Amino acid sequence: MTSTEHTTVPATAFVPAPASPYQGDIARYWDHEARPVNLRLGDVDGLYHHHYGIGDVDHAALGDSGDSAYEKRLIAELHRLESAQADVLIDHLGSPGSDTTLVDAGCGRGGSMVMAHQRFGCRVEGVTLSSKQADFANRRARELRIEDRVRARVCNMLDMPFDTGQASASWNNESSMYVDLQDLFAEHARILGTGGRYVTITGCWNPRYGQPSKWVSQINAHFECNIHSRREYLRAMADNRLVPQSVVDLTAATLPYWELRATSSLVTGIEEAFINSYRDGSFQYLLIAADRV
Ligand SMILES: C[S@@+](CC[C@H](N)C(=O)[O-])C[C@H]1O[C@@H](n2cnc3c(N)ncnc32)[C@H](O)[C@@H]1O
Ligand SMILES: CC(C)=CCC/C(C)=C/COP(=O)(O)OP(=O)(O)O
Ligand SMILES: [Mg+2]
Repeated sequence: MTSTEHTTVPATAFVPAPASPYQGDIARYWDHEARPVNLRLGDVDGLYHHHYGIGDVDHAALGDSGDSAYEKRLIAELHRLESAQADVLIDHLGSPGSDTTLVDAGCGRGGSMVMAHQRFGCRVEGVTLSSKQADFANRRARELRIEDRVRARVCNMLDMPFDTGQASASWNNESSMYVDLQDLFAEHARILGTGGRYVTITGCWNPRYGQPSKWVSQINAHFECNIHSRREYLRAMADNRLVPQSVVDLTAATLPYWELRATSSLVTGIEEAFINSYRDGSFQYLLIAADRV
């Protein structure tokens, strides 16, 4: 084994105590999560996501809702849109070389990590509060024979086990609504070298609406999270040496995913809150790519 390869010590052999009672709640939430809308989509090609989709629905591929294989095609289409979302995030990571390390903060079951490794050939380190998720992600990495390059660990993204300046790029894909943004961006700024790239895709409430709408409050209650405003993101980045290079409003691009998902048998009950809050302007789906200066 070279010094750049990961060790074979099981990533979840030592699970640290949660940093707060809230983080304990979130760890338990994701340890027990097994919604078909996530597992059946991941089963399509082995990339398991816990984020939402973007892009237009391919109605030709979806076909007629009357035939018996429609549900299978619907699941494949929702999954394609979720992977398209991760592709757009990865597009904004720059061009990291194969000898660099990328960090996925709040990595879930690891779908985005695998995609980033497949794109760049680089090492990808993920952190999650959930030992079940880390075990799942590491099992997938072993099945793909990339366990020496892609690894998930159980730890707090506000206190990551990486050296100062170790990461060439880092990201949060729908995981920043579980933490204080000042603390989060201070930690990303620490692990990123100068010139490094940070990317987030997130749902945020729109300051132009005034305050979080009832739909945003419903999403918070559903996931036990705390959605921040767009203003908080930009302010906390500015305070922590992260300078936005692109801010992309993906709200219109995510609505077709939600409208399609709302027609499926895999609905979870949260679809109406997303659709209504995106439509009434109180909530936005945003990508922010920033340079670490
Ligand atoms: C909605 S999932 C997103 C998963 C993944 N980014 C994806 O796109 O599939 C949220 C993730 O954030 C993680 N998370 C929340 N708070 C965290 C914290 N303080 N430290 C590390 N991970 C955290 C959860 O464990 C979970 O894996
Ligand atoms: C955009 C916002 C506010 C996201 C909140 C974080 C979150 C729970 C994302 C999706 O996870 P999931 O894929 O497990 O959820 P679901 O089961 O609804 O697909
Ligand atoms: Mg999902």
